Amino acid sequence: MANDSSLAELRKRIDELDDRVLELLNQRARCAQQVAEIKVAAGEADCFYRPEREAEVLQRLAANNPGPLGREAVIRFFREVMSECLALEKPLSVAFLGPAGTFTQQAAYKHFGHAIQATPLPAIDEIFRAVEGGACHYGVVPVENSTEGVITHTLDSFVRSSLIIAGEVQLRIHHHLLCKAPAALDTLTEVFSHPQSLAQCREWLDRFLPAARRTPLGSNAEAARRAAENAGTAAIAGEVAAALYGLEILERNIEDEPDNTTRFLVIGGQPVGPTGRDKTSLLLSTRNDPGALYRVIEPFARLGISMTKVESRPSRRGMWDYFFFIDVEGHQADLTVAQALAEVREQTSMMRILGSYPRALS
Ligand SMILES: C=C(O[C@@H]1C=C(C(=O)O)C=C[C@H]1O)C(=O)O
Repeated sequence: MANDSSLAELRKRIDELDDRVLELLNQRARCAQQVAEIKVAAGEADCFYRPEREAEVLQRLAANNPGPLGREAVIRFFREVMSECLALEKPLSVAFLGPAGTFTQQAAYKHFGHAIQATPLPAIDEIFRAVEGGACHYGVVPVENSTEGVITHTLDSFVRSSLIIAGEVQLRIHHHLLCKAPAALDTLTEVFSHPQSLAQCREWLDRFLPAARRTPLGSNAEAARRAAENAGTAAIAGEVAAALYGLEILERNIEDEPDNTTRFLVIGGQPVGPTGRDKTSLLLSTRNDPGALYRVIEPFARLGISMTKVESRPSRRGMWDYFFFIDVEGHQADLTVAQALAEVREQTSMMRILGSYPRALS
């Protein structure tokens, strides 16, 4: 009985707190609406989204969080609050590498929250075109995986496009073996998945499904759809695809590397301001001289700027001629980064800043 009364009291307290949270959330939403009015008055009516401001809000709250809620929970929660505030004015339209149920969709929701108009498109270059043509405000594309390396299609698309990078998202990728109905592993004849996912689970497949045919498909979601239609087959995909196609999870987390993570890029047309925790991506080519790449990256080392990635891709302008994709820490508006970029540019035959954007949170 004593327990019952303290339970009732706590629930009353929770109700009161919820009323206050609700009131505060609506106050916040009204403030965001007023910000939008100011933006309209300033002639910025097309898109109210400000990635640098949103990153700042999340960074500040994560740093001030006293708990017991965890950092990721706080980020996720406020991510959705901002998404809903923004959608009161005009939901962002975001193209992602579809179909529905892909990890790219998950990344789009992680970055923008769920109050967006998300459009699945079947290929990376279609996403670039949708954003370039103004059909969507932003696009989300995968760019590299910690186990399998870069997604070359995405890098190559930047060579032809004038879009810039407005953000990055990192997603821990858990692959599951999915099936229409519970089945013994040795009865499965075929496994469908995206080639990247098959590669990320290669050792597991060699060990537990050595006899099953591995069939690469355009996406994990497509693989889940095929497994749903064919008894005796399985798909490797994530939880979202399993739910979407009503599949059973036969085996969980079958990825070979426990830290398997994919990095996605947010592409758009508008430059993003600095937050103090940024990254800058470059596309450049060098003259084909001895030491050319060394001279290009030397200013970063000298000025203490950390390089987080160097990737080379054939330029398709001639044999053994390359483009380099380089990521550095910092924003192009930061003084030392600006100085380094000016020096680097002098050492290149071509250099384009693909964007400065807030570093992925958690
Ligand atoms: C409210 C603003 O506009 C949008 C909504 C934000 C929010 O809800 O906090 C933050 C940035 C913008 O995407 C703003 O620019 O401050």
